Amino acid sequence: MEVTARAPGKIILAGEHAVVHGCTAVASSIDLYTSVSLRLRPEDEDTIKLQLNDIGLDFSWAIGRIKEVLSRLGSPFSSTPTSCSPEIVKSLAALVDEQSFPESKIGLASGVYAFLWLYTSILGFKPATVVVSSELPVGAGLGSSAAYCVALSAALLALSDSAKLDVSQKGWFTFKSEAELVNKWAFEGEKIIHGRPSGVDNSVSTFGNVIKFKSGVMTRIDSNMPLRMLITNTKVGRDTKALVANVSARKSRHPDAMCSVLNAIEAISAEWSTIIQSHAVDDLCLSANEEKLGELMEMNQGLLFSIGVSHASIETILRTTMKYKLASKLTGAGGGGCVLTLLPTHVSGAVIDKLVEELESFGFQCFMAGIGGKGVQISFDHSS
Ligand SMILES: Nc1ncnc2c1ncn2[C@@H]1O[C@H](COP(=O)(O)OP(=O)(O)OP(=O)(O)O)[C@@H](O)[C@H]1O
Ligand SMILES: C[C@@](O)(CCO)CC(=O)[O-]
Ligand SMILES: [Mg+2]
Repeated sequence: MEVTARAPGKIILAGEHAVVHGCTAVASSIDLYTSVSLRLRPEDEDTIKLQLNDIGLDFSWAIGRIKEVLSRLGSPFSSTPTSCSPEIVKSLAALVDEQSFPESKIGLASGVYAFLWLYTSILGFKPATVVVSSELPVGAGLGSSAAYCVALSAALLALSDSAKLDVSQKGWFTFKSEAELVNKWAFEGEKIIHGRPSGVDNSVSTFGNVIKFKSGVMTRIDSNMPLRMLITNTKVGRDTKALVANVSARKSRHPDAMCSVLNAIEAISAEWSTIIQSHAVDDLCLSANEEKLGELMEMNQGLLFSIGVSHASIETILRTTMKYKLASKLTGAGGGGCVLTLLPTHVSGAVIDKLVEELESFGFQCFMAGIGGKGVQISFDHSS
């Protein structure tokens, strides 16, 4: 039996980082996906294989070896989402080290620990082959880690006894009551990769749409505005875990100043959510709303700069889009990664082409994505 799950990436429209500290973020799914195919193999085969196509790494663990390492710590197999303790992360790291993980890619290892934790917790020690491939840039602020954890949890749960799915269904379908379980397991995976995730990324990847997220609670937003965003990838690598930890450290050094900044971001997210839910009665009203969103993005970016998560490459994009009177902000954890530029309805294709050409002349990569589509979906392959 083979199943494929695909989970979308996301953009954060307002409130990244602040959401880790209990403030509101507004986020939307985008139509770029991470896919995970899972094929259970006959019981007489004794390995779990993982193929990570985007980063060009393959792993194969003897089940006996995984059992030997993990059973010393008690079986991880669990029907309810459980956190991976630091002690277990160490054991998982040993299993990954044995596969001679290349030093140059060591920053990617936590994704493999998350795989081992989710796999053994949800499916135990069944032999299988898992293949991961993504349309998202990995580690660039578009929620690649969450899409990876959501797609992985969905595929594993689809073939477990916890989710009672009708495997005869054809084509792509969305989870119903099981989506919450997928989301919770994905959050446990995100914790291994991120350290202290707010949960916004896995929630928007699981449920799709445009959402508001605060203190672990997600609210769907019915956006009544056509939102067009240019996404520019600086191609500067960064690590969400380190950026989130740096912001927390700055908060403990300057609690009062940081509290004021976070409150300002909270107000920006609240206004974002009100504006996109409002109905513009005519074109004049729509362009006034677009102008307000642009200003909110500029303010949000300024505040993100003040908490230390901008980057020279991001500032270059801001300067360039400003020449076209277009507002931009980083999205996701910052420090490099991707920048959003709001493209109001009056901006012509010719202007966008010129902007893209100028941005790409710096070596950046520009693209557009559909905003606010479906969350995670699965499909069973009946031929295998
Ligand atoms: N397709 C993939 N294949 C393998 N590992 C992946 C894949 N996508 C994500 N990962 C894991 O997620 C990590 C990147 O997560 P990180 O949170 O730093 O960036 P992001 O999720 O793209 O950005 P943000 O959290 O700001 O939205 C990688 O180091 C890797 O461990
Ligand atoms: C930086 C952050 O706010 C968003 C990353 O996409 C981290 C999080 O919310 O977990
Ligand atoms: Mg991430």
